[in-house]
Amino acid sequence: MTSTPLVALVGNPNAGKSALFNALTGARQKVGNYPGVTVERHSGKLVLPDGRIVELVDLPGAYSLEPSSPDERVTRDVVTGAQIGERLPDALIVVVDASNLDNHLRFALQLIALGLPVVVALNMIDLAARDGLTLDPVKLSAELGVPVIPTVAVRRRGLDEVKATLSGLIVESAAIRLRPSDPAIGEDIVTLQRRARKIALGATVSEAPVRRWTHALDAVALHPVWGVLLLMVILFTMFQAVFSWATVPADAISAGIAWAQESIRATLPDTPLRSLLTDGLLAGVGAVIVFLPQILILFAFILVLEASGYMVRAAFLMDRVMASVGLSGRAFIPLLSSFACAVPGIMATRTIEDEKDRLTTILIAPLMTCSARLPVYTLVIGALIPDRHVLPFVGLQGLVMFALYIMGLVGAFVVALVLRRTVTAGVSSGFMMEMPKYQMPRLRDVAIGLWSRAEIFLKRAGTTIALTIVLLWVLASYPVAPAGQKQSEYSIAGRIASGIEVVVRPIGFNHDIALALLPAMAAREAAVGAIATVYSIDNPDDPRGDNQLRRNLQARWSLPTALAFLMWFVFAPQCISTIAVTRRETNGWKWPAFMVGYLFALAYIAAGATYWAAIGLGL
Ligand SMILES: Nc1nc2c(ncn2[C@@H]2O[C@H](COP(=O)(O)OP(=O)(O)OP(=O)(O)O)[C@@H](O)[C@H]2O)c(=O)[nH]1
Ligand SMILES: [Mg+2]
Repeated sequence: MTSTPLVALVGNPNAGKSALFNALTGARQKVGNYPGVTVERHSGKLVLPDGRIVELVDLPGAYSLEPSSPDERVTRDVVTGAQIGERLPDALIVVVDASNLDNHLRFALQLIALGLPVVVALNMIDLAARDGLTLDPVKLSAELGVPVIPTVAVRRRGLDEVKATLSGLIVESAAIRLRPSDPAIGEDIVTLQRRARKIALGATVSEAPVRRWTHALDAVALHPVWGVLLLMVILFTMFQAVFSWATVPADAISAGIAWAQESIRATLPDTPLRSLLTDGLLAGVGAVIVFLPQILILFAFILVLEASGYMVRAAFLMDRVMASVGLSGRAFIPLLSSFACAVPGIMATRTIEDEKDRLTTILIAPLMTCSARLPVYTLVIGALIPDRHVLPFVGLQGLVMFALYIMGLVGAFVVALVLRRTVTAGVSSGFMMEMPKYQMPRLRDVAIGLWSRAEIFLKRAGTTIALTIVLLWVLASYPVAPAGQKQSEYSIAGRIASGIEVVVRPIGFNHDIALALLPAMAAREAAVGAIATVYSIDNPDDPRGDNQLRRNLQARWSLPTALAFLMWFVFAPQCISTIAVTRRETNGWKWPAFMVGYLFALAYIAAGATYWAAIGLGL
C-alpha cells in the first residue's frame, strides 16, 4: 500500500468526535455541546508514533447505519466505501460517550460488524466519573472484541494510546475486509439495543447516581414558565451587553482610524490616492471594523451558551412554538446557527431528515438576524434612537435592537406557517434530540471560537468589503462634480442611486440609502461602509472620527426613514453567499429564486408600512 492510510472518526452525535479530531490533528473544527455540529466530512493529518502519516476524517454523527438525514448518509457512505471519490477507510476510531454507553454502543456494534479494524475511544470518562459511573474498559474490550481506550478528548487524555493502537491496526489492515457473517449486520434495532445494553451493564463497575443537580437545573431551565422567563432574561442581557460593553473598545478603534486618516491627510498631497485611502478605505472599511467588539460580545454569549449545554434546552423550550408553525424541532439548531450567518445555518439543515421540513427551514433561515446586520442596526440605532432608560437597567437602544431580532423571528414563524400550508405542505417530525450534559464552558474553546469569528469578520472586511468600498469610491468620485453640484449625486454611483431611489422613495428611503443598497448585496455590513465613504467624499473637510458618521445621519435622515431602513434589513435578502448556498443545498435555482422573491416583497411591504405608520404617528 503506497497511499496514506485513511482513518475515520465515527460515532453518535455529540460523542466528542470533533474534539478528538482537533486533539489528534491540531485542527480547529467546531465542537459544540449539542448534536449535529459537524455536517460535512473534514480531514486532517495525524502522525503515528512510528512516524507514519495517516489521513484522519471527522464525520457527522449518526445514530445507525440506516441514515435518516443527509448528514448521516455521508457517514454511512464513507464507512461502507460507497462515497464517490473516496476510498474505504483502513481503520475506524469509534467514539462513544462513556456516560451514555448503551445508546452509543448500538451504533458501535454496527460499525464493528463492518469488519474494518476498529479502536473504540471510550470518551468523556471524566463526565462519567462526575456522574458517579465507573467503567471497566478491559471488560468492554473483551465483550466487543476490539481495543477500547478511555479518553478525555478535551484534556488530551488517552491520545497516545489511541495513536499506538492505531499503528498496530493499520499494519495488519491489508488482509481484513468486510465480514458479512457478523451477527450485527442486518440485526434489527431492538436486538441490537438489547445486546448493547447487556454489554454496557457488563462493563459497568459501579454506578452511584449523583445527577441530582442536573435535574434541579433542568427543573428550572425546562419549565414552561420559568424556563421561558430565563431564556428571555438571558437574551435580553445579551443585547444590553452588546450595546453597553462595546463602547470603550469601539471608541478606541474609531479613534485609531481617525488618527490614521489624519496622519495620511497630513503627509500625502491632495491626490485621488489620498482620497481613496482616507475617504474610501479608512472611512468605509473602518466604519465596519468598529463593530468588531460588538460581534465578539454577541459570540461570547452564544459560545458559552452552546458549550454549557443550555442551547438544546432552549431548543426544547421553543419546540412547542416551532411545532405550532409546522417546523421540526430539529430546525432549532440550524436556525440558531443562522444568527451567526445564514450560510452555515443552511448547511446545518442537513440534520433534518424530512425534505419538506428541511426546505422550510432553509427558506426561513435568512430571516434570523445574522451578525452582519449588527453593524447596520447599531449604527442607525446609535444615531437616531435616543439613549435613555425606559426602566432601570433597560435602555431604549437595547430594547429596539431586541425588537428587531424578535421581528425577524416572528417574521420567520409567520412565513413558515404560510409555507407549510402551501408550497412545503406536509407533516412535521417531532423533537428528536438528546439533552447534552451540562458542562462548564472551557475558556480555551470559547477563546478559539471567538478568534475564528474575529478572523472571519476581519477577512471579510479586508476582502469583500474593502473591494466593494474601493469600487464604490471609484463610482462615487467620478465624474467630478462641477461647483455647486453634490458629488454624491453627480457621480456614476449617484446616478445609479437616483434610479434606485425612484423605486424605494415610496417606502421612505432617501438617496443615501438607495446608494447603500447595492454594496449591501455583497455583504450587509458594506452598507455602513458605503454610507461612511459617501459622506466622507461629500465633506472631505469634516473633522474625522466616530461622530462624523453619526452627525451626518442625524442631519440627513428622519426617524421614519431610519425605522423603514432597519425594517428593510430585517427582511431583505441581501447577501449573495446565502443565495449561492441555497442553490447548492436545494440543487437548483428554483428555491433560491423563490426565496429572494418573497424576501424582497416582504422587505418592501414591511419597510413601507413602518415608514407610513411612523409618519402617521407623527414621529
Ligand atoms: N468533559 C468532556 N467533554 C468533552 C469530551 N469530548 C468532547 N467533549 C465536549 O462534548 C461536546 C461535543 O463534542 P464534539 O466534538 O462537538 O462532538 P461530535 O461528536 O463532533 O458531535 P457532532 O459533530 O454533533 O456529531 C463539546 O462541548 C465538547 O467540548 C470529553 O472527553 N470530556
Ligand atoms: Mg463534530
